[in-house]
Amino acid sequence: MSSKVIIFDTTLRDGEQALQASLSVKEKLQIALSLEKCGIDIIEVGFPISSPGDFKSVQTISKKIKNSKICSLARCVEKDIEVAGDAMSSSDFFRIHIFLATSTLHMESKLRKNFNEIIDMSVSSVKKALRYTDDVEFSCEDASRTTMDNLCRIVEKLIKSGVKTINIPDTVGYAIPNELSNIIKNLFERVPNIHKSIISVHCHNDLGMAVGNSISAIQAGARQIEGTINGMGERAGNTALEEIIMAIKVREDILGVSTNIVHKEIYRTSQIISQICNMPIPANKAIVGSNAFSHSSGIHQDGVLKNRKNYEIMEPNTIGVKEVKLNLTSRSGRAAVKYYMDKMGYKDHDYDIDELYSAFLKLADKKGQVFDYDLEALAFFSKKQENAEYFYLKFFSVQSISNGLSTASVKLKCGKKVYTESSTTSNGPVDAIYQALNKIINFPITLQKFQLVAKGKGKDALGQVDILVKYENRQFHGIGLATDIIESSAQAMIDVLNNIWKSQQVNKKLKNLKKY
Ligand SMILES: CC(=O)SCCNC(=O)CCNC(=O)[C@H](O)C(C)(C)COP(=O)(O)OP(=O)(O)OC[C@H]1O[C@@H](n2cnc3c(N)ncnc32)[C@H](O)[C@@H]1OP(=O)(O)O
Ligand SMILES: CC(C)C(=O)C(=O)O
Repeated sequence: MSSKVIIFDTTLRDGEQALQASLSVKEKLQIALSLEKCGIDIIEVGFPISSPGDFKSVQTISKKIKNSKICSLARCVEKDIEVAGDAMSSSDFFRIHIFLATSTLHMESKLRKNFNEIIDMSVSSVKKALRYTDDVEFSCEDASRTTMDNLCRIVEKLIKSGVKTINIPDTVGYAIPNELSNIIKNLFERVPNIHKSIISVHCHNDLGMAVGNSISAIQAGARQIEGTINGMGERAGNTALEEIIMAIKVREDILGVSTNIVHKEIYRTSQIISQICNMPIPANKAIVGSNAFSHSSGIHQDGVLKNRKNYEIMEPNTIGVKEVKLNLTSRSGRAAVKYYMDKMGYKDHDYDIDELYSAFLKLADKKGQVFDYDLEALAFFSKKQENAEYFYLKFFSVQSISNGLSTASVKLKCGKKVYTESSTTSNGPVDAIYQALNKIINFPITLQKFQLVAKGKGKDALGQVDILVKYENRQFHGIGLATDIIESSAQAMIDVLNNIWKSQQVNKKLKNLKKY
């Protein structure tokens, strides 16, 4: 049996089924290109019979993707198969994926057919699909609720009729790991021609077991795993491919298999898909969540700083994440505080760690998350200086007009002086206000993240803007909260500017002190 597991991505088909609005051709192509770059073996790009738009996107993607195999879904309906074959005809090698339910429940109450009719429909559909390609996959929909006798019978017939990949879907996420691996083992034991095809699984996450079930299927002999990036998909979603791929890599000792994936592309691909599909990734999501490689508690942070392996089972840069984050909260210890002070270039004799730590704890209890520049302010400013804000937005006005141009005017208090500036841009009102502010301050900053969330519901909701800005190789955060989202955006930038300013004052102060 091969030690390679084929990774079959259905983000553009099963994943897209779960979106509130379907994706455009351009968006689908962008996703397909990033999946190809990530080394996905087979990309299921759509269900072309479902709409002219889906047909067009399958057609467009088929022309562009060269290094992954393209696949499209079809029911056991002649027109579906014909349209799938036509949509992919410009691709050099493609797969048609046919499905039909085999469980008694689906046969009787959905398809209204008996099992013999299901076999006949399946076999004749495979023959039709083979006119377009020699690569036909067949899914026995709801396989995990199908009787073992029926499953073995239909699988044998399908392989005999030329199906290269037999997919065993846990369509409603009902199976538990041992059960699914027994189904696969039974197929290997009872279907005489089973070795002529690849066994695949396609698991849903209704009971949160999609990844566990897929892994148990690999252990029983499955060599194709179907899923989606970030686990998108019908209801609770599909098997999250990034989790399967990393489980295969990290636990190669037990699983003894590998994939063709370019691991360094995983994080980027996940981000692109999350953004295009407007499906935010939960912070604690395995592999790609923003907390997946961050450590928050003092004992873990101390352990990681001594040896990363103490609390990390994989290196973040394996999936393309650049940095491990140590969150500074009131659960952090001295080791993390010292780590950030070292990182900013301060020596142990520059500050008193016990004094700084106790000030840090008070701030962390008040503020929640503390950043490196907060530590600087705590270590080197007096209480009065620490709380003083240098920049203050006295006034702003923004005008956006239908030709796409936005103009912003600001009045900014900088220390004791007040300056006025304005700016016009086609990038929207927030950019206009940021440009006007920076005309006054002239800091070489780059906006790295802009996030707007509604706090509360309805018309009384406040808009909270969180931004992350790069300034001279350091990152500065800013938060703004107001009912007017333009004002909260401006306040977030003022917060950043004050944080940068404080950091500059610390540096000046240190330079001026004789002992330095
Ligand atoms: C488990 C899965 O994820 S399967 C994929 C699910 N994805 C989708 O359904 C998204 C795309 N679907 C669509 O665009 C539409 O449902 C279409 C174009 C496929 C069909 O639209 P309609 O012809 O209007 O049928 P509708 O969706 O109402 O009902 C589905 C029909 O397909 C039949 N059907 C379901 N599965 C199959 C199958 N594998 N083979 C043959 N017929 C099937 C159903 O029995 C039903 O037939 P009926 O109307 O004679 O009872
Ligand atoms: C078409 C099949 C593979 C499917 O999506 C399912 O059973 O969930």
